[in-house]
Amino acid sequence: MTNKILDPLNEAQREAVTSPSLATLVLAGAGSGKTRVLTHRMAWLHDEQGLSLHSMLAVTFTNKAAGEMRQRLSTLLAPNEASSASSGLGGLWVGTFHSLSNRLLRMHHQEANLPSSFQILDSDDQLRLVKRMLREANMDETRWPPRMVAGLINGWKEQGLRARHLATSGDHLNDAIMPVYQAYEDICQRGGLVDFTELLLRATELLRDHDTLRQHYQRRFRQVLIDEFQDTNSLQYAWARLLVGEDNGIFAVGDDDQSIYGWRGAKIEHIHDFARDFSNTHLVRLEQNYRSTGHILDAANAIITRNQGRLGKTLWTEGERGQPIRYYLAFNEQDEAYFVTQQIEQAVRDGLPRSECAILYRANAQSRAIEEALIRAGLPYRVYGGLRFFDRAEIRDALAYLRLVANRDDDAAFERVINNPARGLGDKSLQALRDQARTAATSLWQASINLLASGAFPPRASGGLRQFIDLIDSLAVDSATQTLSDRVAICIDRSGLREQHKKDRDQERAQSKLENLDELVNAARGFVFDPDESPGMSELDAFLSQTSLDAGDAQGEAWEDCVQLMTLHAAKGLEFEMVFLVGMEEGLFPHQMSIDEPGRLEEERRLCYVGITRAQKVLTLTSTESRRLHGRQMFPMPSRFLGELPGKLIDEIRPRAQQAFRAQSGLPGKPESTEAGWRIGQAVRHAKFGEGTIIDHEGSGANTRVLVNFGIEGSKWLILSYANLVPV
Ligand SMILES: Nc1ncnc2c1ncn2[C@@H]1O[C@H](COP(=O)(O)OP(=O)(O)OP(=O)(O)O)[C@@H](O)[C@H]1O
Ligand SMILES: [Mg+2]
Repeated sequence: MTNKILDPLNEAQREAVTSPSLATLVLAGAGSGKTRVLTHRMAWLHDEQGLSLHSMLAVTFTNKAAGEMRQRLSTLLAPNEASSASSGLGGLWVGTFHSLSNRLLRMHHQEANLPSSFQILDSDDQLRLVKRMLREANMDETRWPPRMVAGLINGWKEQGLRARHLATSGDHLNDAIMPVYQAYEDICQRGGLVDFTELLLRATELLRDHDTLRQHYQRRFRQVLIDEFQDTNSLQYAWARLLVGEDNGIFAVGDDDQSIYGWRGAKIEHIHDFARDFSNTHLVRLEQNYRSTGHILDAANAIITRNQGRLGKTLWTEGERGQPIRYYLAFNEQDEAYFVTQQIEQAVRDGLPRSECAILYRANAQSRAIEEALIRAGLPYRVYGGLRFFDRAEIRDALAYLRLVANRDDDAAFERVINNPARGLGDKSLQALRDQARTAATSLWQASINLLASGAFPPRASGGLRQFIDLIDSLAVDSATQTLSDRVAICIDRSGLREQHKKDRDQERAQSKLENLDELVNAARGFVFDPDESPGMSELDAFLSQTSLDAGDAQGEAWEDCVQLMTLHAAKGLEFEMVFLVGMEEGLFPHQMSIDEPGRLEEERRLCYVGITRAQKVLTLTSTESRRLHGRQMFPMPSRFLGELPGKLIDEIRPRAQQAFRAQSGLPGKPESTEAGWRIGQAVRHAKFGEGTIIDHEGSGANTRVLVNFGIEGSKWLILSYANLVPV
């Protein structure tokens, strides 16, 4: 008899899926089927062990991965179950630590001491509030950079420390920030505001401090399953331990070589803690890779073996060797983008879906040049992470109005839009509002009402303030015939945001902002409200909380046939047939900040390993000789990671594309060869630099120079009469 769940697995994977132990840890390299095993484990527990989906909780790293896991699970489950459970999969909880925490807190907001419509603050909102707290404490922003202060606060929260737990330590910095932390906590509590780390901390405290509640969930969730376990931070680990308790199952899968969030508090050590904290841990290792070709796998192994202190594993594949890794050295970032675009166009012509092409980069700012080239080529693309849809200023403005509608005490939203568009409320009036709010220990909204009532506000500002209050109140009138998207559209119009952008003199910018606002209305139209998933929330609350959680990953739309652009960090867990790792340059990747610190350099190397192992069939690496980034011109060296790849794995792409680029970009054409007959594209050997290819020339007579691309050695201008080049 065929078994849908166990047949498509190898021996070791099957051992993991059917592990009889209460605690199982699967430790395995990229593409070895960890996520597959985790999903099959759930199906197996359900079909073979009779465990209800209601009794499982699975943690993924992104919301998108959660969606994919649901999808896969519904095709795996016995047909009758899948059809009856197709929507919502019968009470199964799958999500990120953040979204699951959000869900818990919504259901038990009273126990968690939160209002039912608490709002989630993203990092920008958090920064705004921190700035305000610093101002109120008369602390200078140049001495106390708000970003650093917010980082400290998040760090404390990650260790489970509230302001009241902190004692003066004699450390100047800590002691100065402690009161700011306290003030920040107070204002968040007053306004029902919860930042990202707070979601985790509150949920952890909720489980820790409420015995009945904890016992209830421990009885309910017989099995807790965690993907990407290597990147859990201490708070998330504590959260999971509370839920698992003494006699529930925990099943975690991870790869120490893919731990890339150390800078955000993730701890590889939890892999070691696991066996200590959960007795009789069954450890399973998987070594067969099913994702990538032999060449790609060899490259990944060659990179990661350079790291010290690994748990150690080597991946192998039965699959084909595939093409060598391709490397292209570009003139500059435009040439790089043009080259990548051209390669993708070719592949798409040959039948590859666009969504199987991914361009991965280290820094968000790199995407701009690539986006431009893709637009020029008419290739649809989607950017994940970075300037995410819900992060764009115009979208966040509109959402801030909606947040105030949902919760008047949301000070972060209030500050964002009170004078946006301008209503004659300058800094002075705002300061008066803040002072009033602080003295009366109320929200800015309540302070506004008080000030208007007392008549103490200057008349001009009063007018603007009154108008604002009336506007929000009127937007809050929820007529039964209005859909969510109507409400969003009305809010964008009446707030004056649409008008404000229309007036923008920069037409292109105005156009794109207006389009984005329309897209927000679309997003609201496509929003599916499931009261089971969003206990106690109105449709608007649920929409707002999804937009803030989604800001962490994609753009809230379905995975269409678009070229995929994302940072290396965002690519974790994903796979594509064709992958480009662009900007393989010292200072960019590895990042400048990590070059001098061995620990951080190793994290960059793991990031490189993550990038390489996203590729199934074709992997291309690129770097540039000159790059403009953050307003500066740089002449970077090729990344050391390129040098760590065995030469035999690499195929350097000859610079035909560069000539095409010149032709296309309208640069003046040059003769194909120098007076002495050296041709562009010709292969040559140099005594010191080895073999290379001529990619440009200039000058004449005794001054003739050629630009030779020596691959990993970089490109060099050489004077022909001295260089002693030999044709090969
Ligand atoms: N036994 C198997 N037979 C065929 N294909 C498999 C098998 N196991 C895994 N795969 C396929 O290999 C690919 C990688 O699997 P999966 O994404 O689960 O790996 P992973 O270990 O989670 O990788 P990562 O570390 O990148 O998250 C997927 O396309 C999966 O369907
Ligand atoms: Mg995975």
